[in-house]
Amino acid sequence: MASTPLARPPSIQPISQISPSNNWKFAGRPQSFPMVPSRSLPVKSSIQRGDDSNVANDPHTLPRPLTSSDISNLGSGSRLRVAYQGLPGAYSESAAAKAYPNCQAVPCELFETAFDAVGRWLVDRAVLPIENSLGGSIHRNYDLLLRHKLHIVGEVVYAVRHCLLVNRGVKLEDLKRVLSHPQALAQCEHTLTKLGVVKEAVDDTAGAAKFVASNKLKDAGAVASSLAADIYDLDILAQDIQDDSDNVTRFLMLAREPIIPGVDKPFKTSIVFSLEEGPGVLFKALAVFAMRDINLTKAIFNIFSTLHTYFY
Ligand SMILES: O=C(O)C(=O)C[C@]1(C(=O)O)C=C[C@@H](O)C=C1
Repeated sequence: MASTPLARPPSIQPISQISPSNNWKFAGRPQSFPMVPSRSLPVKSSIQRGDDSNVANDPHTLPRPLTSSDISNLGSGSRLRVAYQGLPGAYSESAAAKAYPNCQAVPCELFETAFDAVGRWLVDRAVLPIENSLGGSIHRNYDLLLRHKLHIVGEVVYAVRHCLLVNRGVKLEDLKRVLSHPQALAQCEHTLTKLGVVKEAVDDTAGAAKFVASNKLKDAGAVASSLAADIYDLDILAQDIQDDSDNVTRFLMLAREPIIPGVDKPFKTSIVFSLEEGPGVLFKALAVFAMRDINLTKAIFNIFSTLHTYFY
């Protein structure tokens, strides 16, 4: 499946972890601002526009009222900011572009940072991986869904086609190790085992490519996208090295506000609940859906002291 071309403004910096102090509550005038001596403050607030004496000297510098065309231009011109985990060239970036064509994709260091970035209004949406056809569920994101108050507003399935990237001149027989995201390494398990290389896990596939390139490694390669090869100026030694040609990752689209489902088309719903341990509790929970002819596409069970269950 071809990926949508990405619009990449050069100025976008990855969001690293958002510290608790970096919140958006304004707790008064920052001390670094020049303070106005109190005696120079006007007696009346200049916001009281009914009184001529309060109008600023130059009326042309006053803000002009918003017009309806300002608002319609805003709608078409402003780009949705979409957080993803990883560096430019990560599959998640391409998935964000597929989910929201023309969006401004914002790289985040961690999954958690992407959740936080939406929650704190730094971005509008997040697009995060939830499962892969070969590697299975991405449990960290299931946990984060429970901890954060974001809503699943859609999903996108992205065909992941891995390449083996190396610095110019490096050959297959030179490779001693291969770096990538653990999911990507798992998706290329057979190929990498056949090559007899050591597999090293890093935060994301594009990060692996960047590391190999910036350290000019001659004995190491990266499993990453062809887009990452372009961005970090690496050679593609092998293409489509995933163990299954139908390797797809499902990504969730997350937002602060839910989409209220209509009755015009089918909607997929996610439910998470926990059950007290006991004989037949899972059978009874599943019966609730079976009796109403509700189709379940996936169920995940975590059995700890209580039973934690995810359904789609
Ligand atoms: O490392 C990347 O490029 C990612 O986008 C992450 C990720 C994942 O977390 O599963 C996304 C898609 C692929 O399955 C491999 C890695």
